[in-house]
Amino acid sequence: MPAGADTVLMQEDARLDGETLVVPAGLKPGDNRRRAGEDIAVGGPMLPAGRRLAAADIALAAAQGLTALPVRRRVSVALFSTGDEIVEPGTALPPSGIYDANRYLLLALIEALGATVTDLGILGDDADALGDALRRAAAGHDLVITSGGVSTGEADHVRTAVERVGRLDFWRVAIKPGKPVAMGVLAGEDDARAAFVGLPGNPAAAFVTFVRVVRPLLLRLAGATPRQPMVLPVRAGFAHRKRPGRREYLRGSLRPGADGAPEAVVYRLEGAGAITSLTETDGLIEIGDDVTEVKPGDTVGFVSYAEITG
Ligand SMILES: Nc1nc2c(c(=O)[nH]1)N[C@H]1C(S)=C(S)[C@@H](COP(=O)(O)OP(=O)(O)OC[C@H]3O[C@@H](n4cnc5c(N)ncnc54)[C@H](O)[C@@H]3O)O[C@H]1N2
Ligand code: MOO
Repeated sequence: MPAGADTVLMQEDARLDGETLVVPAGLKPGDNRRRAGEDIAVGGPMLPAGRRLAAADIALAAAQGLTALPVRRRVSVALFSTGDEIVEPGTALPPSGIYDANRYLLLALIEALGATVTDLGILGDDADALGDALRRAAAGHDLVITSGGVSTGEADHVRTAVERVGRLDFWRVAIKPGKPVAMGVLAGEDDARAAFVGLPGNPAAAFVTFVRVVRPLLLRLAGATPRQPMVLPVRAGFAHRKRPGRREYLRGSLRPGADGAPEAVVYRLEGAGAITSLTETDGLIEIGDDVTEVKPGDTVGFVSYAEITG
């Protein structure tokens, strides 16, 4: 800007009356001016440590002429499914078999967080085999994730295996679905240590516990500072009863209500085994720990999947 000038008049708004420039009414001192350094001041902070780099962050760095930024290495995750009944998709399904959905759900969720995944396939319901596999996986990975076999059934050996190989820090959280989630630390070969999370087998329970337990852990391991997901207060367009003392995550969507304001609707199937409860909805409807009944018109929390995946 030429010395002495502090305001810009847009060319198309300017009119010449002979030799005189006519400035239209309404132009204020400082209009159409961008001060040097208003976006980022020299020496000022640009991107805080612990930030997950988004597209605009990279643009901001490039705009300063930078060609590199200091980043943390990717977190390495080992992933298993467990269960004698679990069968690899693409192979024949025996009469009592069920195709492995969780490993593919979790592979995609983990990769969306920027971690690398070692897909270690399916393990049977055998405490010795599980223990060996967990010990091997702990060496060379930051985090080991399993799904299935963490509940109280006779064939649920994951917790036993974890206790043999390392320690179980907690089991069971007051949420539904996902109550049987387990967390611990595994001691691998060569004294290597890895964090462990055992997710419940029901796919919607595996999803909910992934986003509520694994996601913040994985981001912390990656050096990021996770922020609490934004839970939007919205009007319930449904009725629901629940037990007090645990938080519930229903799968649902937002629709315009009769007055046009957004209203949460729940999916037709509430069971944690229904994978369409995830594909046919837009987010989780959070019902508070001590709530026992939701009536249409009550306020519930809504967290969109976009907020908690990736
Ligand atoms: N007596 C009790 N029984 C159960 C309880 C309880 O507290 N007491 N909790 C229930 C809850 S809540 C859940 S969730 C399940 C989870 O238990 P597990 O983690 O041991 O899961 P599984 O029994 O192995 O599997 C449950 C269900 O999910 C299917 N499954 C397992 N893995 C996969 C996979 N990779 N892909 C697709 N589907 C999978 C499995 O076949 C079962 O149908 O325990 C309740 N029981
Ligand atoms: O976690 Mo379970 O039923 O709550 O699916």
